[in-house]
This record gives sequence, C-alpha cells and structure tokens, in this order.
Amino acid sequence: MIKLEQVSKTYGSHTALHPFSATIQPGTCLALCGGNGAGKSTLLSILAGIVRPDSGRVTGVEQRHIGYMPDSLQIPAGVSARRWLMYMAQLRGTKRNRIEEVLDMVGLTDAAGRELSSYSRGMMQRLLFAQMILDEPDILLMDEPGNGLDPFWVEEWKQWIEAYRKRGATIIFSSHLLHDVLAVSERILLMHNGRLLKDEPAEAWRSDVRSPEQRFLDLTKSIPIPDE
Ligand SMILES: Nc1ncnc2c1ncn2[C@@H]1O[C@H](COP(=O)(O)OP(=O)(O)OP(=O)(O)O)[C@@H](O)[C@H]1O
Repeated sequence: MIKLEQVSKTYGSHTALHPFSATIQPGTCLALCGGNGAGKSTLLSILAGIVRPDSGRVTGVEQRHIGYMPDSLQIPAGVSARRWLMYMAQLRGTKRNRIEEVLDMVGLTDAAGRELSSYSRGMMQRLLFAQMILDEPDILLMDEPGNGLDPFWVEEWKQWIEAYRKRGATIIFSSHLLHDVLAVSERILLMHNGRLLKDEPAEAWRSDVRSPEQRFLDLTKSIPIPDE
C-alpha cells in the first residue's frame, strides 16, 4: 500500500503541493487529473523519489520496484534509442535481450538506430514507456503518457496498461486526456492549485450525464486561486 501523509512541496515562494494525503491500494489504476500547474508532476516526482518533499512522509514505495516515465527527457546529442536503453539497462543490471523486447513492444525496432534528436514527440513517449518497463516494475508512475501519441498508439498504450493491471501492478498516471483516463482508471484524484479537490471512483465520472470535460470545468471553475 502506498501512503502519502501530509506531503508538501514549495518552490521559492510558490507552493506546488499543499499538505497532501492519500492511500493507494496495491493493484489500483489511479489517474491524477487537474489543470496546468495543479501539482500532478510534482506529486509523481515525489512518489518516484526524484523530488524530496518539504514535509510529510511517503511509504510503500521504498522497497518496491518502481518504473517512472517523466513527461520529457534531456538526452545527450548523438544518442540513439537502442544506445540509450543500453545505458539504462547497464545501470540497472537488466538483461540485454530485454532491450529488443521493449523496442519491439513500442514499435521502435526499425527506428532504434536513429538519433533521438530526430524522434517525434510520440516516438519519444514510446521510448520513455519502453525505458520505464525495462525491469518489469510493480509500480508504474507516468507523467502525461498519452501526450503526442496518435490514436493507434493510444489504443496500444491502453492495452499495455490493461496487461500490467492484470499482473497486479499499481499504476499512477497524470493526464489531461479525460476519455483515456476514464477508459483505463478505476480511481481519479482531481487536483487544483496544489490541493486535492476530489478523490472519486472513475465510475462517478463515467456515470455522470455530463461529458468528462464539462464535469472537470464544473468542479474546478468555482474554486478561487488562493493568495500565497
Ligand atoms: N522545478 C520547479 N521550480 C519552480 N516551480 C516549479 C517547479 N516545478 C513545478 N513548479 C511549479 O509548481 C506548480 C505545479 O507544477 P506541476 O508541474 O507539478 O503541475 P502539473 O499539474 O503537472 O501541471 P501541467 O498539467 O501543466 O503539467 C506550478 O505552478 C509550477 O510552475
């Protein structure tokens, strides 16, 4: 079980995350939704252990096997996808044949020798997914994984998520693509200005007569931006 207890993060004078608490049962597929700057990436990077919270405690992620997919990646010039995954595999002690497996899964085998600087946004997203699953993680943390994916790869992504769910992985991802969120998640945390606004089963969104976009707007529009 992953537990966030009163976790907060401030950058300079701006509070990205106000004291935030949530409990996530193993095997859950949970989506983080919210407008730009709501604190979703901050929360994911705290869960991934990349950003240290100013206060509070995160438990349930220390010993577990975590895969993290950031929303972007700075890669040194001249590096190909295959070379990049080889570095990653070396760092983690992953077997080399796994690299070809994940490249095939994300449809990048033919483009694996190309420099990553020539990759489109969607290709880069697929590479980031491949990097995340190199070691078959139990906890998948994804920051806007659907960004830049064309409809074919969005459908593939949903199937990958379904496969990891069946294996019992815990999946936490942020997304603005509400229809995709409703298709795969069972719980939705709606964030707003660094705070948790709603924590609901995805079913509450699916069964609403309003479109998910309208529901999102209705829930977030009446909340004033607090002074800091
Ligand atoms: N490294 C940083 N330095 C300064 N401010 C930051 C940093 N990272 C995030 N912030 C600020 O913290 C707030 C929350 O940002 P965060 O990236 O977590 O939001 P988000 O919900 O992921 O937004 P988006 O949907 O736009 O990606 C924003 O106001 C952002 O400007």
